[in-house]
Amino acid sequence: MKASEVIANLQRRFPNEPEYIQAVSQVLGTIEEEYNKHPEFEKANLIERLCIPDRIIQFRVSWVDDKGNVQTNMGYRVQHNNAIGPYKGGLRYHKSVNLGILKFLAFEQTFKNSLTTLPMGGAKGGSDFSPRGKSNNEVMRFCQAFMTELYRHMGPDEDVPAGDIGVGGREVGYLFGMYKKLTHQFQGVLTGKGQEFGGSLIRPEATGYGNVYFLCNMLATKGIDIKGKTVLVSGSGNVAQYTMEKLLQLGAKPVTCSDSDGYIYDPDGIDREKLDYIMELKNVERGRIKEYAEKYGVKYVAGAKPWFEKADIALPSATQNEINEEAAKALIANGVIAVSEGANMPSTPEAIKVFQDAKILYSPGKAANAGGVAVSGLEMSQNSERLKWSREEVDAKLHDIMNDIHANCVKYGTEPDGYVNYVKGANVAGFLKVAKAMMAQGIV
Ligand SMILES: NC(=O)C1=CN([C@@H]2O[C@H](COP(=O)(O)OP(=O)(O)OC[C@H]3O[C@@H](n4cnc5c(N)ncnc54)[C@H](O)[C@@H]3O)[C@@H](O)[C@H]2O)C=CC1
Ligand SMILES: O=C(O)CCC(=O)C(=O)O
Repeated sequence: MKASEVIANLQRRFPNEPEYIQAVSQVLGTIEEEYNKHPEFEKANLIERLCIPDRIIQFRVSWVDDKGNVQTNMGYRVQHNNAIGPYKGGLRYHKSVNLGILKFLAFEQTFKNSLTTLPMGGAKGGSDFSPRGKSNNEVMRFCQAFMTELYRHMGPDEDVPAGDIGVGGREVGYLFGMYKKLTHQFQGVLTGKGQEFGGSLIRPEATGYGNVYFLCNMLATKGIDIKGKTVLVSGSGNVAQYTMEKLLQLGAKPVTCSDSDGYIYDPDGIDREKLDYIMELKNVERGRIKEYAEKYGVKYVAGAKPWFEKADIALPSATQNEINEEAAKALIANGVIAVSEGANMPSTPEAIKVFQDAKILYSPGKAANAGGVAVSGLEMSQNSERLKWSREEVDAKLHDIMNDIHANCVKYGTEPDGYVNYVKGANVAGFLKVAKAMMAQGIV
């Protein structure tokens, strides 16, 4: 396999999907050497079968807003690969959603899920519907309309969606209710469910907690303690909130968070009380982060990202391509020692090069944020067993899984000079498991 030729070919076939091409390029560039050690892979054209999704479901969603107007949105599910388990991955509701973005996310999810050590294939879906500014009833009607199409393609052994940007506990509840109504089945068919109807303890916390556990593992390779470190966090949604919670528990100091309008910088640190305020603001009142700055009298920067502030660590937890080359250079110039990705693909290829050239600790989302889907996998196990595990049990399993992912990254990513290339480590480890499963299952 020649990575550049495969990428050029995909670019020709899918010219309007830059994020998908970006994600594929990142992976192919780092697995090429390993892949070429296995001539049987090439003979089976494994690479094209791994890059192109198994199936894409695309549909119109019609719903009625509070004023009685009929609205339409696009709905999608990209079932990327089910070689190691049922399709699994979140749903994103955001106005920017298009097929190329969901294809990148489903591709990444396949490698991420492989890294978790659990039996889950990769998928992603969603809609260009934005819950922002919508009433609860509008969100419910949209979720119900979305499910009237998607339910045919789901099942506990077929495809198990969950949340992502714009899809949290509220949306998962509405989606689950409609699935149940349509199928007459109470099944573990979505994860991130409410605690009262099959949700796993720690699932809401898992992505943020897992990222901080992974970060601690990276810091430990250098003998550094997280305690007392200042941290730049972006986003203020599910991942950012529980990232900040775990940072506080471990004695670190988050000083920023953001939303799509801008960021706040609180040099005294976002403490427990302030974090509770953010949770209420974002999860209940559905307000803007600017209101934090007004309440606590701190700096708010509209239309900007927090990467130019001084800190020790950066944990991007909002969205893709939120750290570009210029921001990466600023982080390095300001002395950042570690960047660990809570979001999916938040760093551009140029930014990643800056981090790796500077030899700082840098981990890609598919490794660092895998804790979320890992606990989704544990939710599936609990649903199958019809049991509920304790908080401590799930957290301990999450911890073990993040340790395993870190160990695999070190195993496959350590370079001759001792620097751990976590991108290569995650890609090679994730790839090998899926590749072996695909080889064993023939050309399908
Ligand atoms: N929820 C989960 O379990 C997992 C989420 N992720 C990734 O983490 C990231 C955040 O997801 P969640 O916290 O679940 O979503 P969320 O909807 O709870 O929060 C998203 C946050 O990002 C901000 N944001 C969204 N688009 C933005 C943009 N274009 N520019 C600046 N800020 C923007 C929003 O204002 C919000 O604060 C996403 O990249 C997602 O794919 C990754 C693994 C699991
Ligand atoms: O929990 C899940 O199934 C999916 C989480 C997710 O969307 C992700 O890992 O990016």
